[in-house]
This record gives sequence, structure tokens and C-alpha cells, in this order.
Amino acid sequence: MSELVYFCGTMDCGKSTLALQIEHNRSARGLHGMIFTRNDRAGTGVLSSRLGLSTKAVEAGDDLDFYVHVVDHLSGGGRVDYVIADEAQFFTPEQVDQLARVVDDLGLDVYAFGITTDFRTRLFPGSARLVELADRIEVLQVEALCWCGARATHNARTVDGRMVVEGAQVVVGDVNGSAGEVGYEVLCRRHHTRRMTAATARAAALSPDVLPVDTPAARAMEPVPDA
Ligand SMILES: Nc1ncnc2c1ncn2[C@@H]1O[C@H](COP(=O)(O)OP(=O)(O)O)[C@@H](O)[C@H]1O
Ligand SMILES: Cc1cn([C@H]2C[C@H](O)[C@@H](COP(=O)(O)O)O2)c(=O)[nH]c1=O
Repeated sequence: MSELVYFCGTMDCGKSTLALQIEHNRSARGLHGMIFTRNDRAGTGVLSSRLGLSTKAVEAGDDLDFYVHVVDHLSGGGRVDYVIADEAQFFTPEQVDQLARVVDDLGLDVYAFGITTDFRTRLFPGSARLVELADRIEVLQVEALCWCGARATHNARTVDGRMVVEGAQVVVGDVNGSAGEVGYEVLCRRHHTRRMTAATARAAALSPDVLPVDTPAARAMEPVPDA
């Protein structure tokens, strides 16, 4: 039975890497995948992972109909055995309906990958529709970690290491943004709620106004004395 599977997690937890592994394993057995992405950091028409691997992909703008695209390919004599769709949070809800139709009407497995919530902890429209429609939701098992060592569950948007809570829902970027630019940092819920990033926690730990806290995480934040 074919399935719509939604693989989700925070930024930087290995979603694109898993997408590339699924593609590798299936193509190594002679199967043909159709690969889509949208707004990958590496550029248009490419699905890339931070491990350095990448593959060509169809850029899925708002006007792309996934179902029509796959049907057109099959009608032209092409072969499609499964579909991979990365950065699925950026898809429209209608596009997620089209992915479900690829499963139900064409009998193909669809593997979608994306973050569920934005920097304000709100669902992306595409992710919400995936949660509503997916046959299976898989949370990635490689945990991204908050600076405190807890499992990271939320994505913070940062500028110069400080969390920001205003701005457009979609701003393409990476963890560890450069100075003055929008970046992202994954945090546990407690530190997302307190708007405490690694940089602000470090600044607070160094401040003479703050009482010393003796926890492993606090010790890890302490400056290393000169040798
Ligand atoms: N230098 C490295 N050595 C080992 N693993 C790395 C390295 N750089 C990144 N990674 C792994 O890659 C993951 C990010 O993979 P990626 O597929 O780009 O994430 P996502 O698509 O979820 O944002 C990190 O969580 C880490 O596990
Ligand atoms: C939280 C959040 C993220 N984004 C962008 C930033 C990246 O370009 C992608 C996520 O990519 P990854 O492969 O999962 O690291 O989403 C955004 O536009 N808005 C946000 O709120």
C-alpha cells in the first residue's frame, strides 16, 4: 500500500540527509524517484544536506501542480516509482493535497520532509496540511540539541545571536547566520519561551549581576582560562 509519509523535525536534524539516503537506496535498486524541493539554501533546483551531499531536484514554486507534473512525466513515457519532497513546509496546502493524490490515484509512495513550526512556534500552512493528511508522521531520531543539552524542539530566528520574534514567516537561512544577517538556532521549549539563545545565555553567565549557577550546562558556558 503506498503512503504519504511526513518526516519532520527542527532545522538541522538531518531531514535532507535522510531524503538523500532514501533516494540513494532506492535508485541503487533501479527505482526512479521524482525529487522536488523549494527554497533550498544551496539554490534553485537542488536538494542539499549539510553533510555536503546534494542532488538535482524540481523547484516546486506555488504554481507547480505535483499531481499534474508526475502525470505529465508518466504520459511522456517517463518512469516514476516514488516521490521525494523536501522543504515541504514551504508548499501550499493545495500542493500537499496534490501529493496525497499522487499516493491515492497513482499508487506512488511520497516522502515529504520539513520543519513543522516557524520561528514563532506557529505551524507552516504546508506542514499543517501534512499533519492533517499524512498516513504516517515520523519525527527524526537524530536529536538536534539546545545549548543547554536538552533536545531541541523549536526553531528560533536570530540576528547577531539574539532571538527575534517579528518578521515574515519565510526567510531562507541557516543555523549560525553571519553578522547582521538573519540566522536560526534550535532551542528547547523552555529557552525558546525565555528567548534565551546560546549567545544571550553566555552573556548572562558572564554578567556580574547574575548569581552563579552550578549545573553542567552552566559550567560548559564558562570561559576557558588561558593556559
Ligand atoms: N561535520 C559534520 N559531521 C557530522 N555530521 C554533521 C556535520 N555537519 C552536519 N552534520 C549532521 O547533519 C545534520 C544536518 O543535516 P541536514 O540534512 O542538512 O539537516 P536538515 O535538512 O534537517 O536541516 C546535523 O544535525 C548533523 O547530524
Ligand atoms: C524556522 C524558520 C525557518 N525558515 C527557513 C530557514 C531554512 O531556509 C528552512 C529550513 O531548512 P532546514 O533544511 O530544515 O534547515 O526554513 C523560515 O523560512 N522561517 C522560519 O520561521
